[in-house]
Amino acid sequence: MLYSPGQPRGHSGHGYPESRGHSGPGHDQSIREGALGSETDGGGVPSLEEYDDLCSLTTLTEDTILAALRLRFYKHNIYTYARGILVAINPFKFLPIYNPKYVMMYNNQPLGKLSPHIFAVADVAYHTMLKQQENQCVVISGESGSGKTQSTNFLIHCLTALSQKGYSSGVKRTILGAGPVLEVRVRGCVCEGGC
Ligand SMILES: Nc1ncnc2c1ncn2[C@@H]1O[C@H](COP(=O)(O)OP(=O)(O)OP(=O)(O)O)[C@@H](O)[C@H]1O
Repeated sequence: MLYSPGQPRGHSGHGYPESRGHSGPGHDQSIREGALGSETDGGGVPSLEEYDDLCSLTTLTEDTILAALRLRFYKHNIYTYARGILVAINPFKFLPIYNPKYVMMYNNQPLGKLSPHIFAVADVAYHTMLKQQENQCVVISGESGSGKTQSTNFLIHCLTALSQKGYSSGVKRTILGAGPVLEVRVRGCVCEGGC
């Protein structure tokens, strides 16, 4: 994301939270069910799916990570954090979580305060750019068909919406002027998905 010179300094910034484990007041609801072995809240009640940051799992293995993602996915929570990284699972269907209400909800919120969302990433990049007056970069990676293009569209949608809030009209011009997001194909990748 390119910083547009002339934007105001000192806009309230964002930072990654030191740690957090449970869902914020976002689109997903706190639901305590499911079972994954040792992942309990201490009272014997399985609570794994409340973890919206994989780093909060007490047992961190491929199995627990996949199980946590699966449980969230079944609740239509397609986004999960791994600290500052957003893991997205393609739902292959429309979810009503990308309308302007969500842009507003994630506006100027620290990453991790609300439920994981692509808009949270866009918002942090945007406000960090304004605060630090430096270009920002969001790397979107995944195998073919995983949703990279769609995620990019949501990202740009959020960025343009944020830039229309008055104080940064130049940012919108910069975003749109940047044209298509550069797609990088990693040489020598052995992934069968064409990434
Ligand atoms: N968050 C989402 N919600 C609904 N549908 C999605 C979402 N993400 C992806 N999709 C759908 O999944 C399909 C594949 O997504 P997309 O084209 O973004 O994948 P891709 O990673 O860019 O693939 P490729 O690398 O082959 O270009 C599309 O039909 C898209 O609409």
